[in-house]
Amino acid sequence: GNRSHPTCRLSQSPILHANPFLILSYLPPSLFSFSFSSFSLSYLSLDSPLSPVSAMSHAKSREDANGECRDSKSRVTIVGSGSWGSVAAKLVASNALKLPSFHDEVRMWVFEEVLPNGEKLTDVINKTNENANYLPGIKLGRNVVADPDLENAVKEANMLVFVTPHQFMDGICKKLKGKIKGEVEAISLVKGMEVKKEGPCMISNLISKELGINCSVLMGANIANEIAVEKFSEATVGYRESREIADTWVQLFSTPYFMVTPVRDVEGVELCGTLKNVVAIAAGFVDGLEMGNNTKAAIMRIGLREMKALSKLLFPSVKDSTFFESCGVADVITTCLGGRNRRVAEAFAQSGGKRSFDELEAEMLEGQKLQGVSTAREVYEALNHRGWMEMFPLFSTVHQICIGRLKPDAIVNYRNFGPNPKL
Ligand SMILES: NC(=O)c1ccc[n+]([C@@H]2O[C@H](COP(=O)([O-])OP(=O)(O)OC[C@H]3O[C@@H](n4cnc5c(N)ncnc54)[C@H](O)[C@@H]3O)[C@@H](O)[C@H]2O)c1
Ligand SMILES: O=P(O)(O)OC[C@H](O)CO
Repeated sequence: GNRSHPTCRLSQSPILHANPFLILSYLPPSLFSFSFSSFSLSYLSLDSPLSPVSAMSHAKSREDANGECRDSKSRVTIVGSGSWGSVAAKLVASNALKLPSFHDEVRMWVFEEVLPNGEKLTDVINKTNENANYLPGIKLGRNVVADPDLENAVKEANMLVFVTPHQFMDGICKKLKGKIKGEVEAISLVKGMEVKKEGPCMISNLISKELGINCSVLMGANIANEIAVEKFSEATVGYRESREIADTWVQLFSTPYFMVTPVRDVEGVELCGTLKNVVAIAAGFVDGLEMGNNTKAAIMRIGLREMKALSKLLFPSVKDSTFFESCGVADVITTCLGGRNRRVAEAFAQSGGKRSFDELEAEMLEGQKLQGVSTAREVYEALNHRGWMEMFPLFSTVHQICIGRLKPDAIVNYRNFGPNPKL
C-alpha cells in the first residue's frame, strides 16, 4: 500500500498487518490475562517451525540488532509469468497498492525469452507493463516489476506466490533450496503433482519440503483470459492450519470480480485443481469425436467421482464439501467447456490420435503449457504403483489414449467396469 508505515513496535507479519484484531479471536481464553507480546512468545514456542503461525515472528527477523524496524511491510513475489501468472500478478498488484500492510512493488520472476524483434521479454514487460507473450493487451499494474533472476526476485519477499507449469517446479525448488531466509509464507497456484518413487507428491508439499516453508494453495474455475478482463469468478484457498494465514491470502487476491473462499483442506483443494486437468482431456476427446452434450456430462460426472475417490484414498482427511467449492465442480465445468487441455485434446481426437500432443501443444498454445497429459501419466503411475488401476477407468483410459495404446473412442468404453462400490 502507499501509506507510509508507523514506527515498528509490534512484531510484523502479513497477518498482523492484515487485521491485528483477528488474532485475538484465536487466543485460547486462558491466555487473555497475558500481555500480547508474552502471548506471542509462548504461543510460538509451542508451534512447529513450519506452522503458519510462525509467520507472526516475521517482523522479528526484520528488526536489526538495536530492535529498529528495518522493513515492516510484506513484500510479495510472483514466481511465474505465464498467462495465469500474469493475471495473478495483476490481482495481487492492485491489492498491494491499496493495502497499507504491503509494499507497493510486486516482483514477478520471468523465465527469460527473446521475442522475435530481439527484445527480452522482461524488458518489454517493464517498458509496456504488459506480458506480450502470455497476456498481451492487459496492463499488469505499474507496480509489477519483471525480474529474470530467480534468486534476486525472491530475496526480499516474505510472501511467495508460485504459479508456473508443474513440470518446472522441481527445478525451481532446487534452485531456491537454502536461499529462502527468515519467516516466509508461500501459496501455490500450480495445478499438478510430482510422482516420486514413494508416490505422488503435491506441489505445495514439494515447496514446503524443499524450501522449509508453509505453503497454502489457490485453485478454482479460473480461465486466465476471462479474469484478465475482470469477468466475475470464484476461487478457493486451501490452507493447512492457520486461518489467519488463509485470510491474508484471501485479502491479497480478492477483488470485486474475484471472490476467494478459504477452506481448511489443502490436499483436497490441490487435488481438485490437479485431477480436473485429466477430466478436461477426456472431455476434449468427446468433443473431438462429436459425441454430444450428454456424453460430455457423463464424462464430467465420472471424472468428478474419480477425482473425489482418488483424493480420499490418497488423503483420508479430504472433505466431501471441498468438491462443491470453486476448486471442485466449478473447475471441472469451466475446464471441460473452455480450457486449453480440452481444446488440444479435441484436436488430438479429430486427428484420430495421429498427431502427438507435443506437436499440437506447440502449434496451438504459443508457448503455453498443457498440464493434463503429464498429469494423466503421473496419475497412471500412481494407480499402477498402488494397484488401484481398475478402480479408476476414466483416469487410466485417458493416459492410454494419450500415448496411443487406445483409440480416442475408448473414452466411452466402460463395459468392463461396473459401478464400483468403493468409489
Ligand atoms: N492459464 C490458466 O487459465 C490457468 C488458470 C488457473 C491455473 N493455471 C495453472 O497455473 C500454472 C501456470 O500456468 P500458466 O497458464 O501461468 O502458464 P502458461 O502455460 O501460460 O505459460 C508457460 C510458462 O512456462 C514458462 N516456462 C517455459 N519454459 C520454462 C522453464 N524451462 N522453466 C520455467 N518456466 C518455463 C514460460 O515462460 C511461461 O511463463 C499451471 O499449473 C496451470 O495449470 C492456469
Ligand atoms: O486452460 P486449462 O485447461 O489449462 O485450464 C485453465 C484453468 O485451470 C481453469 O480453471
